[in-house]
Amino acid sequence: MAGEGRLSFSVASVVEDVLQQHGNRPRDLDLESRKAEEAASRRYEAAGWLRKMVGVVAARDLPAEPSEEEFRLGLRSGIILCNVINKVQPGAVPKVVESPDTVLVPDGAALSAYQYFENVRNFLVAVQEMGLPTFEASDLEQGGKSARVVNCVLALKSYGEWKQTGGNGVWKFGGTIKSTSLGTKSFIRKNSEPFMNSLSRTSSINEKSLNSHSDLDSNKMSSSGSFSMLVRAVLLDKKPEEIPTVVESVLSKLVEEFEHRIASQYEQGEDKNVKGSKREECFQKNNISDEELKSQSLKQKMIFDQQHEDIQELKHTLHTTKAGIQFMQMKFHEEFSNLGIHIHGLAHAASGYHRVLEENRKLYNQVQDLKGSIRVYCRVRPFLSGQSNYLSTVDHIEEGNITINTPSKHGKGWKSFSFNKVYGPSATQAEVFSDMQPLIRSVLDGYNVCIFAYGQTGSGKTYTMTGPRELTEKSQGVNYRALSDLFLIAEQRKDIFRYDVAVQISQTGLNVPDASLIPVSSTADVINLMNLGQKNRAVGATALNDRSSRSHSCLTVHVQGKDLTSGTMYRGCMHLVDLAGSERVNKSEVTGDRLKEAQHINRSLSALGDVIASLAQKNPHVPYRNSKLTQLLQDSLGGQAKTLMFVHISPEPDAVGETISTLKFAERVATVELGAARVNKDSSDVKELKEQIASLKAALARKEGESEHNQYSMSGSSERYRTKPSELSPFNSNQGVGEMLGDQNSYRQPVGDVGNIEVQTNSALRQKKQSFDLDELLANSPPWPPVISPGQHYGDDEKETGSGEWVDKVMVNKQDVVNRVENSLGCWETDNGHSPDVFYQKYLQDSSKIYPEQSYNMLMGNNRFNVATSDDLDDLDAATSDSSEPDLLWQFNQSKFTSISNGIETKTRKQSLKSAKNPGIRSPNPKLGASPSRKLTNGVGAPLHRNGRQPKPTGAIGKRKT
Ligand SMILES: Nc1ncnc2c1ncn2[C@@H]1O[C@H](COP(=O)(O)OP(=O)(O)OP(=O)(O)O)[C@@H](O)[C@H]1O
Repeated sequence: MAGEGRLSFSVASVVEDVLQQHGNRPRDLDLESRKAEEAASRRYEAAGWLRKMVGVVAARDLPAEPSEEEFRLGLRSGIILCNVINKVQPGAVPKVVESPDTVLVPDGAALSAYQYFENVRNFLVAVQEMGLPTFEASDLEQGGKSARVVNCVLALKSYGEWKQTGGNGVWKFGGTIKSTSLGTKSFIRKNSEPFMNSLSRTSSINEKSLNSHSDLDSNKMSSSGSFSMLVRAVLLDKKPEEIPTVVESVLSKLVEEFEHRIASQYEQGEDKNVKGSKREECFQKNNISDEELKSQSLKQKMIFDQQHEDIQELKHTLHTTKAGIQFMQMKFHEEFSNLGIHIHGLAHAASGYHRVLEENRKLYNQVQDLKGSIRVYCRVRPFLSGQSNYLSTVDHIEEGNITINTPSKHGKGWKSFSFNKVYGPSATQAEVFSDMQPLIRSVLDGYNVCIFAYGQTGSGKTYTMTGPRELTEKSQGVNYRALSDLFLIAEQRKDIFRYDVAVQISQTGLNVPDASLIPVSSTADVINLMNLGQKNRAVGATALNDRSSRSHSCLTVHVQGKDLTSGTMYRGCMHLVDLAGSERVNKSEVTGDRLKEAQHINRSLSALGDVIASLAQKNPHVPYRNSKLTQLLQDSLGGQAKTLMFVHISPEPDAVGETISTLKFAERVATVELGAARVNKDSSDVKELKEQIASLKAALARKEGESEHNQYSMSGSSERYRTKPSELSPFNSNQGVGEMLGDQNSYRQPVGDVGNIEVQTNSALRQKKQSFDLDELLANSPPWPPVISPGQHYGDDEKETGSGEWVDKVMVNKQDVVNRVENSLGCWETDNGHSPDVFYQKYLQDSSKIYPEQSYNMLMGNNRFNVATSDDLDDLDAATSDSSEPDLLWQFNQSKFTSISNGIETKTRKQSLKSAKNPGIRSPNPKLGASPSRKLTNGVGAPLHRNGRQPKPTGAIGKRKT
């Protein structure tokens, strides 16, 4: 149809063109006039319609029957055209430039070229968009083709009428006019005029017929009518013989042109019609037969049904899956919240578990405290500089467990040990101290505390107890920190308690009352003393430690606190002991004197081991007396003290043997149960009672005074029982220094040290030891356990008298006895209102006056107990030799025996006795005498200084310059 449409358009125009090309323009005047008539009538039609559309007023410039010129001028402004097209297609030209001057200037000359151009251009664009035939703006100018303008107007008219009739179907102007199918270019072709003419003619004849098949015939007819007219016009002036040639020529040209045009138009339209053709083909195919169509549609239906079914199935599956997912989601949420609840429960349980663990630990510690177990903390020294490539023997540390790699015959092995705490090599001094800090409080609360460091040489004992050689605040050891803490707490409690603190640095508290008790009021005081003591501590280089401490060192801190409201007295003492190295002799490769020292060290440590073993096995007899060390620690190991041992190990592989034996020993120590620690406190009632006892004792002693020489052998201190407590007090202002010092009981050590005195008891007393009370004390006055004068060795007495046997403190609760007796003597009490400080100050001043160059020695040597002489040391040596410790380590500072003479009777007696027995012994102070000793009685005298040297004053136990 489209092809036919194109064909029908083309015939007239082709004929016309051909004729024009042929050069045979019709010269028939009738034809011309007919054409002119026809053009005029079309122009009138167009003008009439335009006037009708815009009204005569608006179209005043356009006469009803205008000439070509009038028609052109009338429309030149474009205003009529624009207004008309807007009526046909509202909004086709959005803006029409109206000129107010238009009225005044009828020819429109006043209108600017711009206005013409704007309106005409807008009109042409709109026309083009509507798919109507158009013209060129120049056609409205002089010489322009007004026929094309007429064509355009008439096409617009036709379109308008079609719209008015309802716009049914597709409006077609002379065939397929759709811009989409033929493109708009064909309408703006320059040479489209003749073509359009024929079109418009055709359309005007019968527009509607173009839409149908039958219209094609009428179209053909009208085309052929026009065609025959043309042919006639051409042939009119030809001679009859020329006609066939002309016709043939016209026809052949026509055919040629026709074919050419068809071909070009077909090419243009082919692309756009491919799809349509295909559709047609498809349609044709589909229309092959109804049956096929039916079967195809059946098949399609089936496929469709199948697909529908599938879709339904998929929908169902989707639905079930959705439901499943929702269910799963719900379940997941449920599970999740359940999990949350479980986790919450677990977290709660975990925190509870931790709480319980914490409580357990506390309870365990309480049980340990109640049992009086010795706490054992293990510390591993880090590698020293230059040991970076060593492999540590410590496999791992976990809580209180330490596992050591042990090379064995069968390869590598492991050994684990458990302690209260294990510190790795990176543990700081502060960390270590923090775990023992509660003990400091205990001392102020009246408990006895013992902290001692054990381990092979170089394992870090001194480091823990004191610190490194270059001491900083951070590297300060336990000693300094403990004292600082002590003073701090004392200061904090100053409104409730008054505390007096004194320290002893040398080994004290043994049967030789080396009570170098120095009152201190600040950490600085203590540090000064410790520095002095440290200087005097025997040190030397061993293969294992180039600054090895060749002796045990002990710092004892005595604290007496008075509750300011109740008057209750609390006495606590704390031993801070840095033991000498525990290594085997061959390890340290020492020789000569050093070898002896090492042997002594080992002996005292093995004695310590024996004591520990006995305590661990709860043996009735504990061999405290086997060494000075165990005597020193007797209170702490056997009494109701709180004891802590720092066991040290070195990480070097070649020390593994020592490490294992050290740890084994420490584990044994940890099993020792000392019994619950007890507070040493006296209420004021007890104090009164004690005073009464003391005065009774004194009265009793006075009665027995007549035979005091005889009594002396039994009780060197019976004299003191004759003294009123008030007289005995070192803080009695009425007493001079000499007097005060003369009363040795005044300077007895506080409760912490009394335990070091071994008590010879009679069997009756031993049997009653557990229920020993004041009444019994009084009732048994004569057979009272002799209170041994300082310097007197009970062992010697025992040997001398043979009247009893030595029992260790753990066997006899002699602490009660001695405490009561000694406390009754007011050694620490300051009831008379004098603080010990007053005394000490005075004492220190006096003593420094007497021996200015040896003031420290005097302090350290406890001039207050000026009863010991060098002979005492011999005694001690002998005594300890008996108990398997040749006491090279436990020599005492002779200076302490050369200090103040106080003229006390007992001492004089002792001196005289000693002198009588051993006149060759030199005594710096002739007034001083040695305590009765076994040597005196058995005549076995050991030289005081086996190496022939006078011992140097020192603050260390068994100290000796090497
Ligand atoms: N925890 C530690 N951190 C750093 N250095 C340490 C530590 N422990 C010990 N040392 C260092 O190791 C060396 C030996 O330590 P220390 O003198 O304390 O051992 P010791 O066990 O007291 O030896 P001895 O028994 O021979 O006196 C010292 O140089 C010391 O500074």
